Amino acid sequence: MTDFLAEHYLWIKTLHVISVIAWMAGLFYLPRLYVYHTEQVERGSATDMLFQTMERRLLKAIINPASVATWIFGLCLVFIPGMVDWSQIWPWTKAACVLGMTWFHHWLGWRRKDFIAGTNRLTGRQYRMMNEVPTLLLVVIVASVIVKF
Ligand code: HEM
Repeated sequence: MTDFLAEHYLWIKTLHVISVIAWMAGLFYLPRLYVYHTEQVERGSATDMLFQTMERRLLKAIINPASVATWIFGLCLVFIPGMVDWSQIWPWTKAACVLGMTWFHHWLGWRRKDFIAGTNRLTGRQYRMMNEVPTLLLVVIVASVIVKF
């Protein structure tokens, strides 16, 4: 099995990076939708339903599958012998930030349920601030895997 993964290393990494891009695109866009949903949309209106549909589709059709693919291809890379030197710092910073990214993904899912129930309590400004979380994590993750400090 590890031989198969090693032979297909570059293809697995290609699929990993493609999945990462799709996951990040969704994680950047969904909080922006929440900002406009919070600031511009009247509860129970047709636009409210439209935003809920856009948010559901973004989460279910893009963000969820992309995160599963990122994890699967990422773990395939981890299992290639010699790929990750756990005595270095970078695998640990990357792992911590990936867990943070996964938490943020679920946090967005919980907030979507608030919009559905009509119980959203956060302001547009708070969603704008939360929008910076994936940016910060992305910077640390990419520096970790490329600089390998
Ligand atoms: C979900 C769990 C993840 C796992 C288990 C994982 C694991 C890995 C591994 C083992 C590598 C190979 C490192 C190397 O070639 O030396 C890699 C490459 C890479 N990962 Fe991840 N990763 C994950 C998530 C992410 C995320 C969330 C991002 C970006 C936000 C990311 C960005 C990258 C990039 C850009 C590379 C290519 C680095 C290079 O070729 O130099 N990964 N990943």
